[in-house]
Amino acid sequence: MNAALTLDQVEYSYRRNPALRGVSLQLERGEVVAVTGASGCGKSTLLHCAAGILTPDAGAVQVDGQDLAELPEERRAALRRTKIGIVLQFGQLVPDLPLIDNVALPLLLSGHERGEAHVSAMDWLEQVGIADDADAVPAELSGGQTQRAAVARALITGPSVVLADEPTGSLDSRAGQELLEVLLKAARYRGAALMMVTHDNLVAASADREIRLRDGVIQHEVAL
Ligand SMILES: Nc1ncnc2c1ncn2[C@@H]1O[C@H](COP(=O)(O)OP(=O)(O)OP(=O)(O)O)[C@@H](O)[C@H]1O
Repeated sequence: MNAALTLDQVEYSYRRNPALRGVSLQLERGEVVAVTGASGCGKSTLLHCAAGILTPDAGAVQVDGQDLAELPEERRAALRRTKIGIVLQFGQLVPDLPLIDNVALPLLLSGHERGEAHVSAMDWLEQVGIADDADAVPAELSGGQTQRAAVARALITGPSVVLADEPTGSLDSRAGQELLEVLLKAARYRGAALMMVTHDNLVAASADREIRLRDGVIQHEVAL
């Protein structure tokens, strides 16, 4: 069986500045990997390449054995919508939509019926602890609440791969731990591969493996 996520010698430069200089890694279903390293070492760039937000200059990214670069744009968009759940650091919610619609969006875009999408979105809002805010728009919420909503939206399609950039960054330690549990459950019980970029040692310690980047390459990899 294919790995859930494979990066093969991925390189990426911003103009002439190399941010990734040949990174290879594989995540199996149910596996949790923490990506760590000093600020600017390329963690977010790696996550964005894995998500198909950035297209690598060289190398390949495969999700469930499908090479993102080889898919026509429409199929790549569909694969990103259904198989990849992304939690970015900032600005990923649609400002004018109530939380329930923000969370339901991936299902609505995939053609699910509205009532069914809302039931599922409500269930996820409960799991991340913000069901009471279902009708609020993002501007009415704290950074921590929007982060929880982003996690709910990332998980609603039951993705094969979940990519999270500092998922607990705006939360206090207890709320962060609770949100981390929701993400870990997606991996442990639903079989998603989970890759988290983090500066938080407790988040890193919850992973099966830590990949430490330095200057755009893997400095070392530790099984935890
Ligand atoms: N949009 C951009 N334009 C130009 N250079 C960028 C851009 N984004 C990142 N970089 C540069 O690429 C390198 C890697 O950045 P990246 O954001 O991937 O690092 P990081 O490890 O995630 O950092 P942090 O922990 O601070 O979020 C850095 O040198 C950064 O300055």
